[in-house]
Amino acid sequence: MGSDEALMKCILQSEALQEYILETSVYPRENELLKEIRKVTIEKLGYKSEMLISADEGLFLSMLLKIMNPKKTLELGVFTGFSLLTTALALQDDAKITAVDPSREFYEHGLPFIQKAGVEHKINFIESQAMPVLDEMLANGQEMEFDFAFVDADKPNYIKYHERLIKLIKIGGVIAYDNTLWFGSVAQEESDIPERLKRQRGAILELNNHLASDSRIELSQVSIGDGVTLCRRIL
Ligand SMILES: C[S@@+](CC[C@H](N)C(=O)[O-])C[C@H]1O[C@@H](n2cnc3c(N)ncnc32)[C@H](O)[C@@H]1O
Repeated sequence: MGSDEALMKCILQSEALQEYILETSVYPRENELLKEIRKVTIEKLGYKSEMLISADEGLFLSMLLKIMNPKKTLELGVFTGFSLLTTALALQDDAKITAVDPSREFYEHGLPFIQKAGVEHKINFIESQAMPVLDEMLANGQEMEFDFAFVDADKPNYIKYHERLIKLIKIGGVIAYDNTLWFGSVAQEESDIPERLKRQRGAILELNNHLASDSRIELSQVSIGDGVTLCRRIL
């Protein structure tokens, strides 16, 4: 690679560019209640911002949802409700989100902001691991019932979730998987990867390979936030 090319690559990946995007076109448009959830999560509860989808990913998902106009959606991995409120704000008033997380306590930190936004009626929160909920839906004959699913839960189970979600999603519906670039580590040599990223990276690499060879879906890898893979069911 020539030095000009290397410099361009460096600029395009730089934190300064990311900051420019956030300051000019993301933060000014972000809903105030989403900012509040982020603030509580980081400042009061002491979590890192990386636990939440990034603000630019939020706006991206919001626009995608408004274009799709889904009536029934699923969210696996709610935490304090940042992505859930993003989804609830983007959906029409009669749409419903089934949101699953083993911790109601996390959800309840975000709930006052969801209530203040006037969108709680769109949400059915289920306090549970995702797998039994998906299995029960399939046992209840809910195949092809959902238009959209967002997955941001325990990475080692993503492939198992995919095999269930592909049945629960309608043909033409979309499954979005978060963190599919795993902080850029998917493209790094194993020896360069920080220890804390290694275990989950394996699961993400397996998922990415699994999705890449799945002929039932159209796929788009989006390099936003920590990476989100959109899978549109075609078969
Ligand atoms: C990164 S956080 C989700 C963040 C959230 N989507 C957002 O952007 O605001 C991951 C969440 O997955 C949940 N989780 C962990 N294991 C799970 C499982 N087996 N089923 C469903 N959710 C799970 C955790 O409790 C945690 O709240």
